[in-house]
Amino acid sequence: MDMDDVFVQPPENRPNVPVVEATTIPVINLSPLRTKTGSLDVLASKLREAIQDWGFFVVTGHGVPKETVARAVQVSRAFFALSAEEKEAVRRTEESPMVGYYDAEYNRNVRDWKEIFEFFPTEPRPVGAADGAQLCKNKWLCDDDLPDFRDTLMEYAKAMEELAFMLLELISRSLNLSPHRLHGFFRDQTTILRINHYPPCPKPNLTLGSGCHKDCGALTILYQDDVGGLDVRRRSDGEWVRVNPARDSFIVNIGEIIQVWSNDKYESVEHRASVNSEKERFSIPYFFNPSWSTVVEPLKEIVSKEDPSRYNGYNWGEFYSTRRKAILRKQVGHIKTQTAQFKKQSHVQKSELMFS
Ligand SMILES: O=C(O)CCC(=O)C(=O)O
Ligand SMILES: [Fe+2]
Repeated sequence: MDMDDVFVQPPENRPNVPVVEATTIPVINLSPLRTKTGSLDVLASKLREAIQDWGFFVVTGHGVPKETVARAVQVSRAFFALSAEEKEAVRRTEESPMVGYYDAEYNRNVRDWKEIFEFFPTEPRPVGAADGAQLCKNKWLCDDDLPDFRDTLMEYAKAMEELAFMLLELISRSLNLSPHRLHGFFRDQTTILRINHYPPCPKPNLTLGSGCHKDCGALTILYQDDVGGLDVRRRSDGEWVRVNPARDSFIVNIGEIIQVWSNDKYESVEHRASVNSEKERFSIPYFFNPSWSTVVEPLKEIVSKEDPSRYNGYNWGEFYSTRRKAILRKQVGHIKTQTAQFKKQSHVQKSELMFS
């Protein structure tokens, strides 16, 4: 099988094979938080170090049942195995650009080698959006086409939500904030669950499953199957390193909202998904996002005279929907779709104005 040129990455973005294996991504065992035993201060400082060094960490002891994960993977496989016509029925469109099936995502003008399906576990109220009602309506197949698809993914999303709130508490502690300081932002969430399918690729050295990017939301909790392909940009030397799959764990990364809330104490890190010529790969990111009407800006407890706010506040719902619409129009990469546009001029580094 041949590969169309639209999938070819420019030379500087092509994956070198083999990538370096990241054996040192920190592992955070959440049992003390769940069972309320042991020192949460120790755990919070371990987390602070992990985020500062990597922006990524692996969680174990998270309490998510294995069966919940296995069922979500099973229905994801079944969904992507449907015919093109069946998937077409739930395709993302201009009227509903936030959710549904999509196989033509462009990242910096290059098409990703993947297909996805996304939905809101709770449909948000798009406060103030002119195209309100339709904008955030989920698209589901009828149950006869794929029994249990919706219920199974909803169950998975519920488990992710519990985990996300636990992580939010720990992140708050790690920033010396009160444990529930950030919870209020998530009362009326715009969280999205995505399932990714990366089919085998004839030229894996020339393309990417997900091009280099940063996640623009608050927090991403990723399940990846045992094939492997997630690469993270190592902060210490800028090298791309592979995050190997580890059983019964999830990979978490800090999104740009937490970067802004923390006034750059925590930074969101670039990552990508590589593909391979033999095996298809599945992953399930849970994008934990605040309410539509949230004004994202550095937290007042964090800014000070010595470290003044580095960002102009922005309306999350407006930004997120603009960015999603831009994905459909193949315009992602433009500064208007990037969190970096809100950085105050005095703090902008040249590289940040390029892409995230
Ligand atoms: O599939 C992966 O390993 C990464 C996916 C990802 O980064 C994303 O969907 O934002
Ligand atoms: Fe991502």
